[in-house]
Amino acid sequence: MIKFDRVTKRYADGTIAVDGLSLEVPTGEITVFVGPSGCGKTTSLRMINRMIDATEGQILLDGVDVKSIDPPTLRRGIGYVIQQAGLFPHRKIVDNVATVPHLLGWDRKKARDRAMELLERVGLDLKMADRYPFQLSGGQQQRVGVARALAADPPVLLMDEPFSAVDPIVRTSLQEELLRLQAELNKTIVFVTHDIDEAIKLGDRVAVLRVGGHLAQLADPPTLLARPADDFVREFLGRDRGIRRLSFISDEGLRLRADLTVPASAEVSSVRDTAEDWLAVVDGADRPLGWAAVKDLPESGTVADVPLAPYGTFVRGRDSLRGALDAALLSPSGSAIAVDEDGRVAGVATREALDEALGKVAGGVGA
Ligand SMILES: Nc1ncnc2c1ncn2[C@@H]1O[C@H](COP(=O)(O)OP(=O)(O)OP(=O)(O)O)[C@@H](O)[C@H]1O
Repeated sequence: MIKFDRVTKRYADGTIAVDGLSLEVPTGEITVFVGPSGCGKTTSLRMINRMIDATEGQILLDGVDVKSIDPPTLRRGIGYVIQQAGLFPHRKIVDNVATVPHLLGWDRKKARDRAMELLERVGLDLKMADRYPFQLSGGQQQRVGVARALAADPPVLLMDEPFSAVDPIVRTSLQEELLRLQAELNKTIVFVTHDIDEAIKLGDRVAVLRVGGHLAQLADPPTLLARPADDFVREFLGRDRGIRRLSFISDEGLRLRADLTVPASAEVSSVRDTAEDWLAVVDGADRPLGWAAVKDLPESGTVADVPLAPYGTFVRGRDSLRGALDAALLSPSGSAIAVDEDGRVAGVATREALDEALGKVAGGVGA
């Protein structure tokens, strides 16, 4: 565990970058420091590995004051990833990653094998291993940066805006890769970003800092979204806070109806008299085909002859309420089709059911 105990950093010119910061970073979790430019995120991060020394207070790593550990020893147990990856330009990719194991005295082959293993782990094509950094895209370089930070298998990883310089699509895939890696590795990660969406996606806990280096709130993402501590945090979270909260709420409380589906092979005459406006049409394997408007049903024939309206689906038990709502908005029926992991229809969440579930969410705010 990393513990900040009333940590202050005053730079030589008198700037107070961090002011009496106290917080704990639990082992094996991702803690994100987020906040506007100049709020002291980077300074806080760098005080952990002593690239910057605190003016007052203590940072304890598993109970030991980092100031009592000499920086090279300290940094051996702490991986560090920065924006633009910071790779050595004149070394091949594999050698960039093997540098730390090499410094730790591993022989050349063992260090190289470790580097190749890590490149694979971070999702990089091994053909890249013998290239130089300039021959890689920004996103690929960031992957190498992560592999390099993991090379000595440090228990702690510090990441300073590591994905800020890449486009949104690459950024999303790097974020997902990090979450996948973390599920395997369980590192203690401190991640700095100014992007609240990134913070909410990656953080087990999110520390929101305000300018002057004050901690405004430390909470898990659902709590942060439901109960911001003050106006500053509320504003920082942005206008669509309510919608984003739905991503953290499981769809399990959503009532499904089993009686709103009809096989495409059914005779129209068997469904004409239903009181419903819409029916979800499924194929022989129970997979959704679309929505049939009951009022537009022909006089005779099978449902297969009916023109179908578009539909949206969500995976029951895996998607959030936001996924269900999104699926409903993709269809003129206003209802969402729930499917199981194999894509078979599990039921229909009607507008009424969604309304009921959303009502419970709204009722939970401030509770
Ligand atoms: N070496 C320095 N000397 C004086 N002031 C500094 C120094 N380094 C940083 N600062 C100031 O300390 C404050 C916090 O800076 P820091 O880089 O930690 O913020 P940040 O939250 O990481 O910002 P950004 O998101 O813009 O990178 C800022 O006001 C900055 O200008």
